[in-house]
Amino acid sequence: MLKLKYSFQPVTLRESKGYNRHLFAGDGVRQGHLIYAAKMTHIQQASHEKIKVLDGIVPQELYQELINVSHSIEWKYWWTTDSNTAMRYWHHEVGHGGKENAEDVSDRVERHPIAAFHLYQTWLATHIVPHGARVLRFYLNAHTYGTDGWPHVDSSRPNELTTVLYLNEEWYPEWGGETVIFNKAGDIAAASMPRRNRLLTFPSHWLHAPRPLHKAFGGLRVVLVVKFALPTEAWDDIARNAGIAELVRFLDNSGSGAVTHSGRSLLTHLVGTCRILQSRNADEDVCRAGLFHSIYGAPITHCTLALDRIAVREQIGERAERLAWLFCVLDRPRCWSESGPLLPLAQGGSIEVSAREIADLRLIEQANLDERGTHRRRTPEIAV
Ligand SMILES: O=C(O)CCC(=O)C(=O)O
Ligand SMILES: [Fe+2]
Repeated sequence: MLKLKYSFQPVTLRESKGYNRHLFAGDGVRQGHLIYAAKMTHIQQASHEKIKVLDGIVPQELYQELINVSHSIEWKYWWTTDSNTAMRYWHHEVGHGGKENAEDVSDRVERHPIAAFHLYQTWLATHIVPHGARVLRFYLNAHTYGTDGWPHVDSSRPNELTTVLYLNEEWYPEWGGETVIFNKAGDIAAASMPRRNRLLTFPSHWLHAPRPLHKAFGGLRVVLVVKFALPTEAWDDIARNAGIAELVRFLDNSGSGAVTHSGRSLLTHLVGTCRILQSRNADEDVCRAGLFHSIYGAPITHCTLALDRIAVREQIGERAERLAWLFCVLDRPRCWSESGPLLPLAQGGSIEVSAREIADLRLIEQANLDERGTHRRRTPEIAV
């Protein structure tokens, strides 16, 4: 069995930049790289909402740590696809869940000496998959030119979700290597380039394949693959999340993807807070208020986006908007020691708040702190 201690040798920066400046001259997407990286994009002409491409979604420092890890782990050249065993490529096993595994392997990932794997698993569990999803497999695959994948399904069972995080510093169309997902007619339902910090998710029983790499690509195309069994009502949850997809787009367009919060984008924090509230069965208005909880800008010091209240009210309704606004204008945490109905404002003075609103605001604060606390506590070695 061949083993490779891989040391990452991407195309040199100078070569790659020059080459691509030529190719991408005038390409707004690459020039606006930072903005682009923070966007959540549905796949080009995705034929099905169950296929998702999420760009720039993994917290930057965690993502960077995963890239670093992928440069130092040991790769074994033995992995193959059941659908064509002649196709072999590089593999690094983490969860030790076999191809037919149906048991939860999350505790193995938790015990793994590389903390970033555990952190990523936790992040997926709190941001991407519904509460109660089980981790069936957790591994990294890598392809060099000539080591091809083959169309396959990851599971014959429905209600499972494959997540593919691309761990490549950069990617260019001429390198090939996209992941394609086929529809029942054998046409391409969706294709995703292995871009930096892109997460692709799709139902595991859909036929898919990593496409071959062009010989011009001299590096290693790395993916971190985590497969989940979803709880029975998972697709309903995902549809429910599609309910926040519009709102997420609104927030993204308002710049929350580009604003930093606890070392990540504010949007990541807002979505994380909303998902925690959803997992705690908070009512829809409270979840929506959680999604918008830090949006009103200066002069309110701890809030970061300047948004028009009327525009927000149109998006999330009056009750949710008032909660989101109160969350921004109240003097937190001092207000939590008051029993109401008058709560202190950050700017001085006070405001009358109902008992129900105080209870809702406390839920939002708890989710807000848990989301940030979770992030900090579980990333001790990653600077925030
Ligand atoms: O590398 C990819 O694009 C897809 C990976 C995959 O399909 C798998 O690991 O099962
Ligand atoms: Fe697969």
